[in-house]
Amino acid sequence: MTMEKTLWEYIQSVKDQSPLIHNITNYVVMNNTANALLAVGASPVMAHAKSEIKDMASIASAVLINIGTLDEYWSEAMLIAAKAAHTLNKPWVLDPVGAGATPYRNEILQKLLQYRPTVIRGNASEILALAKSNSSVTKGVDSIALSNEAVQAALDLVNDYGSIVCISGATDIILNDSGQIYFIKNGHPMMTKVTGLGCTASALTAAFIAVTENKTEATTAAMALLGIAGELAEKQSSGPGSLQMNLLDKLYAVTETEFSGYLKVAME
Ligand SMILES: Nc1ncnc2c1ncn2[C@@H]1O[C@H](COP(=O)(O)OP(=O)(O)O)[C@@H](O)[C@H]1O
Ligand SMILES: Cc1ncsc1CCOP(=O)(O)O
Ligand SMILES: [Mg+2]
Repeated sequence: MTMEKTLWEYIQSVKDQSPLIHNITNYVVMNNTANALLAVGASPVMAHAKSEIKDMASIASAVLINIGTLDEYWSEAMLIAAKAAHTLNKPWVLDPVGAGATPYRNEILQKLLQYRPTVIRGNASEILALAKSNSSVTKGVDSIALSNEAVQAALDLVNDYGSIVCISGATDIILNDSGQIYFIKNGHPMMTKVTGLGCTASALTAAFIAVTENKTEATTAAMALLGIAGELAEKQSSGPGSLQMNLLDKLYAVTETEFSGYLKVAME
């Protein structure tokens, strides 16, 4: 089967199976994230009360942990969720938002990594900071590095935690412990002017790894879908506000012809 066909089948699998995705994510993006998951056919639930975390994780098909607006209570909830996912052998995604910005973020991230995320998805600055655990290469939540500059850091994370690592940016780079590397050149620069599209990428990744055995291809499908939807949406948009709205519509309605025609993926 061609790569286009394989990735398109994953998109159909999410629609067919509508996996329940348990999100512990940040205040900024909760609404966008839930809407994006619904648009691709998944079923989102946002829950962070410590008393229900284990139960929610156990009924979900995948868990997303995004540290964007973490605090003392939420970080405990995240650690419970990561431990539950790890123990239950549930696929889970870590979005290390703002890694490297503060020592507190680094400390919580190092604890979360012990539960070996199935996928780590961050921008280049975040991946660099996560691997080095220092604060020299980041500016809040936005990247100041290119994704190819974080490849060695991503490989270190792959080796240390057995995770698949996705470095997002103008080129998304996905690496795994079999030595495979995927490069996706979809997306549009205007996407950096809408908050939470990296968070959306991570949530979609959780939905895709929930329904497939091949988690690397699933991550590639999720990232390609977001990039292509962004590219198509931008054509109809006059700025970030309409892009945000049109992107949701494209996530919902992208056709196989559009997907195959726009897909720019290469493998090493
Ligand atoms: N310069 C760019 N050109 C094209 N697409 C981009 C660019 N930057 C980001 N994107 C798109 O936005 C998605 C989110 O990535 P990114 O902005 O790196 O995440 P974050 O919001 O976490 O920093 C990428 O997967 C890609 O599709
Ligand atoms: C602005 C901001 N501040 C804390 S979380 C957050 C959202 C970050 O979203 P993304 O990483 O997808 O750009
Ligand atoms: Mg981000």
